Amino acid sequence: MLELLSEHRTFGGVQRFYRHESKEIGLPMRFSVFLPAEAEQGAVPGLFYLAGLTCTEETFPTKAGAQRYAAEHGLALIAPDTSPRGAGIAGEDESWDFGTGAGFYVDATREPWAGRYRMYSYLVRELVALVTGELPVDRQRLGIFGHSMGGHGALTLGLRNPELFRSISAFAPIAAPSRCPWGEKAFSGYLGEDRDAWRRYDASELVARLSRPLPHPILVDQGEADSFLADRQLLPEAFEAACKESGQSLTLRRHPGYDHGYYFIASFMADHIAHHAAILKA
Ligand SMILES: N[C@@H](CCC(=O)N[C@@H](CSC=O)C(=O)NCC(=O)O)C(=O)O
Repeated sequence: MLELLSEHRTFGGVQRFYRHESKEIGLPMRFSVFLPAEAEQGAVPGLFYLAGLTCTEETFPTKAGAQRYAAEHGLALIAPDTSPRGAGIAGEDESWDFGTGAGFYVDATREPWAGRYRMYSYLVRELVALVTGELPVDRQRLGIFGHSMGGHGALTLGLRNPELFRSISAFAPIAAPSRCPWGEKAFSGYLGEDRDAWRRYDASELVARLSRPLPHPILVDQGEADSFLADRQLLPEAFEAACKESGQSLTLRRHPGYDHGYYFIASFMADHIAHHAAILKA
């Protein structure tokens, strides 16, 4: 059951914040939803946004400036939290890139994380069903996008569930997590040292092994002044090479001067919403 925490009229629609008891995670979880005016008449296409390290369900609706464009195209926007909260696991609040705010959109298999840190199944199995069952969002017309850790989440959830998420895009995604410090820390912590188990959550590995390319291009934007790009946390070139290998169509745009933050994201938000609307409303 959904508990409505707050509601705000914006761009002719409503921005809402919800809490619910998650069966997958075993704790209360929060998410935000923007519903355009068209949702008053019936189900509209829905776009899931996965946020990055340290973010919550509030980051995207307050910083990305997406509601204006979603209202123009008649799309709903759904933004979940980035991890379980208050799981009571020793060490979960010790670092900003692991544990709380850093669920990495995987189902942990390593203790003590395995029971609670199940963001992959929470999203694919539980939240999609909840949102499309309880709100005027059309399950047949869903897309997914995200930023940084959430860009990794959007690429991996989208590549693994092409029937569910029909359109994919990302801002500065962690595009090859098995090969960067953030991903190595998260995957060894949540999944253990068996690198074969990491492949299912690595966008570059997944796209290289696609048996059939997805019917629509994937859109990725990357700022060239992004300090995490320089630190080799993001590796868009690995994803680009993997797309070439499998024949997956990719639009990768590199933007001089833009950094990793929400000023960058807001600058290209219109293009991302238009990318998804063109596919979901075709
Ligand atoms: N350590 C800092 C920086 C954390 C940070 O940059 N988070 C990014 C995502 S990084 C990859 O997933 C982010 O989106 N931050 C939110 C924002 O509002 O910019 C810190 O703890 O803040």
